[in-house]
Amino acid sequence: MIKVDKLPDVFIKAMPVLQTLEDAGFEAYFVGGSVRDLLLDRHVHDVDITTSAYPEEVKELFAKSIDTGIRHGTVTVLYGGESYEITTFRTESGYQDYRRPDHVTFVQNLDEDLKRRDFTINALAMDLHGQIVDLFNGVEDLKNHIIRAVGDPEKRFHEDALRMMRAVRFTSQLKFNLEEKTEQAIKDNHELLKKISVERIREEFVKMGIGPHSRQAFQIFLDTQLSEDVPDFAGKKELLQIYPQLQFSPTLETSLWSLIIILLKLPDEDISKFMRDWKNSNAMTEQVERIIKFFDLISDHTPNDYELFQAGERTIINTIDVAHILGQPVASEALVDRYLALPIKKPAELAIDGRFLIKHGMRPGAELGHTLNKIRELVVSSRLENSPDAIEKYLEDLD
Ligand SMILES: Nc1ccn([C@@H]2O[C@H](COP(=O)(O)OP(=O)(O)OP(=O)(O)O)[C@@H](O)[C@H]2O)c(=O)n1
Ligand SMILES: [Mg+2]
Repeated sequence: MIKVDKLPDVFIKAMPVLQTLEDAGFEAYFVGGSVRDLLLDRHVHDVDITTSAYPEEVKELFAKSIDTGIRHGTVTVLYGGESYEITTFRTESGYQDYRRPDHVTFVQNLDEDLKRRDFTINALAMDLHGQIVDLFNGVEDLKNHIIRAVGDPEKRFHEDALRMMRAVRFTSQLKFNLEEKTEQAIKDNHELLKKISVERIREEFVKMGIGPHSRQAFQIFLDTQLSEDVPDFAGKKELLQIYPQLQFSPTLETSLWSLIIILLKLPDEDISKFMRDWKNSNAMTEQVERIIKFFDLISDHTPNDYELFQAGERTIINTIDVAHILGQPVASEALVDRYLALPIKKPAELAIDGRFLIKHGMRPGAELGHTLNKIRELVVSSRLENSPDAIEKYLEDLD
């Protein structure tokens, strides 16, 4: 049996929670993604806990808790400034819509709980002492970099069709390969993905797109035909053929969407519809539009100081990321350096504002706005000093 000796702080901090459950006579384990990531030496951001205690019993043991999904056996416990999802051992049955179980049945042993999980590498549990419970050779699969469904892959994917996307996402995130039967079951059942909401698919799609092996994952996404069951957009086939040939993978979600839009050569007026079809937020759409605009600009000419100022640091960095992935030579670092050296980097850093202009005799309105912009442009391009005196002098010279 494998035993982990040195545990990261996220686990140590959660130990009293497991201990409390055990002291009350229940079994309790860390489970799922956190145990997988621990064994892979990946950063663990949060831990999930599974227990033989029923939700009501969990609530009684802790002073602060929230009913997160009591019907599915999950209680969120607040402890030591952290929150923990504690889920009662359960099996799932009655999946009718390929999405979520209609019924969960609480069970008294861990084995039953691990059996219902998607992949062997996610069906690992660890107790208080760092002992790993591994019923399906998940540790072996971790070593061999294999994504293998627990038991019958067909059954797992019929239970929750999103798991097919999860499988491909893990190949990208972890640089793993799909086990043959698991891959075949995805090929045979890809159409089930149509039943899954775009929001849930997008989440996996993004994780796939920004993982270190995203180009290989896109290839699998194409080969398994899962790509045919996600929101439709013109040129998708072309995109999927180009994507695997990219030089690098994006690491930011904004870069991913911008990259896809550039590769698809979507006209400006189609960008917001495309983003909406994927149920992206308005904020994400706006940022992507800024990136695309700046990308077009730097493809055309070297931006002047005012254009850099208007783009803003985040957009510049995102755009450089995209250009880098596309293998387009941009004097990237130099752009950021030039931006950082600007006399002002935000509109609010200008020494004066509209009220200053009004005090100097201007009336509120379009012309005032125009003058303010002009001043900003002169300051940004170092042709006017950013001080009230210098600006006052400039205004006097105008008259
Ligand atoms: N469709 C799903 C989703 C989750 N799980 C199980 O629930 C655990 C936790 O799910 P989740 O947090 O969604 O995924 P993780 O595997 O933890 O991946 P991530 O690191 O992205 O959170 C998984 O490890 C897996 O055991 C599952 O069997 N089937
Ligand atoms: Mg998780």
